[in-house]
Amino acid sequence: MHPLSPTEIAQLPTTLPAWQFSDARGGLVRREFVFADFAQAFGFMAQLALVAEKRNHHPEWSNVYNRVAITLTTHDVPGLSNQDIDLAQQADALYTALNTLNR
Ligand SMILES: C[C@H](O)[C@H](O)[C@H]1CNC2=NC(N)=NC(=O)C2=N1
Repeated sequence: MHPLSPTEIAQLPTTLPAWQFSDARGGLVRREFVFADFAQAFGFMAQLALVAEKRNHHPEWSNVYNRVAITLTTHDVPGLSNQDIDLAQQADALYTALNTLNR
């Protein structure tokens, strides 16, 4: 695990275009995922939970019906590390895969 360098922070909008960075240092990264219904949303959470546990890096998240809001940060840094980037990219990939399956 390594803290993001200033260059990596500057590149965040390119690295994670669908995510929002809530402070100037890029300390928290957030995205809301929208699904067809609750079953799709909860299926996504179940799969991402297994990825998170395997990585020992866990999302802060909330779910309301078909929406899942995820916030990522790294406690030890504090701020963002490559672990946050990796988990965010896995969430994006999982979301794309589920949407492709359900099309
Ligand atoms: C002790 C243990 O390594 C930690 O508390 C892990 C667990 N999951 C975690 N998840 C996230 N998102 N950030 C962390 O810093 C973190 N730390």
